[in-house]
Parts: sequence; C-alpha cells; structure tokens
Amino acid sequence: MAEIDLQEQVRTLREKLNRWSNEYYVLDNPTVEDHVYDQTYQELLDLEEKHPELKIPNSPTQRIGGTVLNGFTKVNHEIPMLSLGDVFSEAELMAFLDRLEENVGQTLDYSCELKIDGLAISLTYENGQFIKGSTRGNGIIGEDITENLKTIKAVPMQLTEPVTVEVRGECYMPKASFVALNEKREEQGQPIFANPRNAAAGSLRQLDTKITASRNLSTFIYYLMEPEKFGIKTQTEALEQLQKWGFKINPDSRKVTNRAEIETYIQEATQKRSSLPYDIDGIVLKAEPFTVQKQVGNTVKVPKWAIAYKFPPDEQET
Ligand SMILES: NC(=O)c1cnc(N)c2cc(Br)sc12
Repeated sequence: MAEIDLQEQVRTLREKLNRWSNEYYVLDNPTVEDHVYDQTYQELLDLEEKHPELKIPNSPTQRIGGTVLNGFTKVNHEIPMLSLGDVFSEAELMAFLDRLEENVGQTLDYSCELKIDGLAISLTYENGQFIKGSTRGNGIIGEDITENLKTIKAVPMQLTEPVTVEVRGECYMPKASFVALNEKREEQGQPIFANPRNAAAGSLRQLDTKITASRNLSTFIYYLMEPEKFGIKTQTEALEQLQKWGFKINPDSRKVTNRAEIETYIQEATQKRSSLPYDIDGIVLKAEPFTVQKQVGNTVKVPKWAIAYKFPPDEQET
C-alpha cells in the first residue's frame, strides 16, 4: 500500500481510538463495544510495528511508554498555581461574598464546583498535542510528570482543535480503585494508603510509568489559563470549552445567580458526597466574569475571586 494511503489509514485509526477513548473515559458514554476498540487498537499497533516511521509520540499506543525515570525534572509555573482560601461555615461564606461584591460594587453570578480531593496538575498542549504535564509543587516550581499523566485515559493526547493552551485541574483516584488497591497491597503485605488523595499522589509520583498506568487514575479539569486568548468571558463558558476540546470536567458544576441557589448547591453536594465515586472535601465558588477575576486579582497564595467552603470533618467511609 502506498505510503500516503498508509499515513491516511493510521491517522483514521488514531482519530477513531481518540474519539472512543473520549467517549468512554471523559464522557462516560461509550458508543462502541470494548472488543471493537481493542481490535482497532491492535490494528494500529500492528501498522506502527510494521512501519515504525509512522509512529508518533502522542499515538494512543504510546500512552504507556514503559519508561522508568531516574527522577522528575522541575517545571516553572509561569502563572503560579495558587491554592484557595477556606471558609468553614455558610455564614463565613456569605460574608466573603458580601466583601467581594462590596469591593466590585455589584452582585455577582458564581460558578459552583465540587472540591475534588486529589492532586493539582497542569497540562500543556501545543497545536492540540499534549506536550507537558506537571504537579503544583510549591505553586511556582512543580515536577514534570508528563510520562505518568500520558498513562491516564482521561488526559487527552490530542485535543479536538489544534489549540496551544495550558489547563489545570485535579488528578484523583476513584474510591473503588482505592479500595481495590489497598486490598491488593494488604494481600501482598505492603503498606496501605490512608486515603484516595495519598494514593493518587503516590501513584502519580511513581518513577515507573507502568505502575502509574495500573492505578486507574482520572482527572477533572477546571481552569483554562488565559481564557481571553479564546474570547471566553466566564468560568461556565470556560468549562464548556474545556469539555469541547476533550477534557473531562465535573458534571456537578453549576452557575448560580443568587444566594439561595448557593445554599441549595451546598445542601445537594453535602447529601451526595458519600455516594460520589470520588472524594470531595468541599465546594469551590468562583466569580463568573473573568473581568471581575482580573479586577480583584490574587494575593500571593490565593485568588480573591474564589473561595473554598470546606465540609465539616466527618468519619466519611472511603
Ligand atoms: N473546581 C475547582 O476549581 C477545584 C476543585 N477541586 C480542587 N481540589 C481545587 C483546588 C483548587 Br486551587 S481549585 C479546585
């Protein structure tokens, strides 16, 4: 078969596999049976083995590079990865919002989002291709964990558009994977992880990518850096765009326009917490308009346009 036809065939196979992977791991809505995916994957693998010149780093077949790293290189976050200010009661939350609205001289819409109990990550794409991923570290200097993040199926290797962008979010281990992992570790006489967050952190910072690949990690992406570059004006619009590009966003994010809706969101999140397939430790409220976020800015450590409302500690079984 001519080289051009081969390239076209390989490109088509990759597009199909990327689309099916997005449906399964990001949208939780697979449209093909597993065996169809596996068959297509094997077809691409055979073609790449037979024609190595057609292999590309971001092929679906290259997620598990089998690399054993000696260590993690450092990454400088040009835009610091901030944490969040915390409040521990609805009264404190409303007082924060009152001060914020007083400061900007208007009432605000907010994006309400679940606070995922995982590990903050940053993902960088060039022309739609995943090229680098890192941990938050101290907010300024993180660790390059690109090879490990490539093994996470919810991390798209290629976006649906050839954009150059940095996004940030949380890497987490589903509760069910955490229980199964600890059962296995107990059987093997290994120390167990205290909680899914520690398990995710330990799995992401593995030097052997095969171990990371075996830990069934996932992500929720919730920050689009420099949204103005894409003409995006609010946090809700940013989440919609992130999903269109192929990122997994949390389905329980909600735009609210008044305080009563915030209270409803908190009640609903509190009630559903124990039945969610992942750990959350609160909710995050963000001023919707990016103009307001820019206007109020950040302190050295935290944004002044967002706040984390932390659930009261409980003996949440995991
Ligand atoms: N939705 C969000 O913004 C969100 C969710 N979960 C988290 N652990 C964090 C942390 C920061 Br910082 S933001 C955020």
